[in-house]
Amino acid sequence: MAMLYIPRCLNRGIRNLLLQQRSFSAQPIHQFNEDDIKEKLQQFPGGSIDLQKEGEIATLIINQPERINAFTGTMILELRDRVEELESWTNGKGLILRGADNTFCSGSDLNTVRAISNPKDGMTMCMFMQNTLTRLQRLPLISVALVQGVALGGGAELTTACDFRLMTSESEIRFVHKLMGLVPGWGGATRLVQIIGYRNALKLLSSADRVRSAKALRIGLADKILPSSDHNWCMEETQKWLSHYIKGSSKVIQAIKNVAVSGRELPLEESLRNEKCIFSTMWASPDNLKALSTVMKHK
Ligand SMILES: CCC(=O)SCCNC(=O)CCNC(=O)[C@H](O)C(C)(C)COP(=O)(O)OP(=O)(O)OC[C@H]1O[C@@H](n2cnc3c(N)ncnc32)[C@H](O)[C@@H]1OP(=O)(O)O
Repeated sequence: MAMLYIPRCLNRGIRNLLLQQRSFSAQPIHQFNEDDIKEKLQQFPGGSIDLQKEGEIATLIINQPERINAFTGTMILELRDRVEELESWTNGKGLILRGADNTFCSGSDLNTVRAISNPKDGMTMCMFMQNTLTRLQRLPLISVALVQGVALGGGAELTTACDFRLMTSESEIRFVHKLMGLVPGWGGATRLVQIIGYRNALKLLSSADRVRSAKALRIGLADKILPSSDHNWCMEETQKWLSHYIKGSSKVIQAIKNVAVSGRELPLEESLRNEKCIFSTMWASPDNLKALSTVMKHK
């Protein structure tokens, strides 16, 4: 919703409504002064979060292969910067989140975890990351996590911030938090319940079992299994899979994502009002008029 298209021609009332709606999406879940935790995280460097844009699909790469793409302090900060960059990408339609070197992510970097292992830093890091991942999840792009290798702990949580998950036949997602005396803190438990329901989520969190691709598909955590683990092939297949859902103009695709996010996040009446606002930006829009001018048969 951060990039909702708001035409200038709308009357002031509707425009204001839409602007309010936009600020809802950019609004952080946790309002706090982020300066202290940013300064702290800066002290734990290593790896990077890379953003590549190719046409209408962007790829975010979690990049620290020597530690199985574990998330350092500076990677947490870079992820926020990349998400902000994507929020202002007006022509985008799709996003792929993947790890470098044929694996996804082994979670928080344990060196960083040990260094901020006190209640205050833990809490502010948790709020910072929840704010970032909520903004990632709300991006008006259809997003898919390409899970190769392992997605452990925080890595498993990251996969849930995408709309969809594709796994290879050899990959696994595992919520290992319990084994570390923890629960997810990046919003992963909340999102997991939304994706696979309460009972399945409780089983995965309380067992810390590995979820291989066949099981993930069965319980609705994964949307497709890719039979080969060859990286180039997996990327091509992921792009092909995504392209089915992002056919059409970026304004239409972004509006579709926005109404779906609204339905997931807002109470019924608020969501219906939001849907009405978004609808009003699309009705009689150039895309709508162009479609109406053609002879249509949806056979
Ligand atoms: C709740 C928040 C969290 O996410 S806490 C972090 C949860 N994650 C973990 O505990 C992961 C622990 N690591 C492992 O289980 C294994 O390293 C996994 C990921 C399965 C990979 O095994 P394997 O393919 O055999 O590689 P390896 O163990 O030799 O690892 C290569 C080097 O990478 C390192 N590494 C791995 N994960 C992390 C991590 N999360 N933080 C920091 N370093 C990590 C390993 O220690 C190893 O380093 P080194 O080559 O021995 O120096």
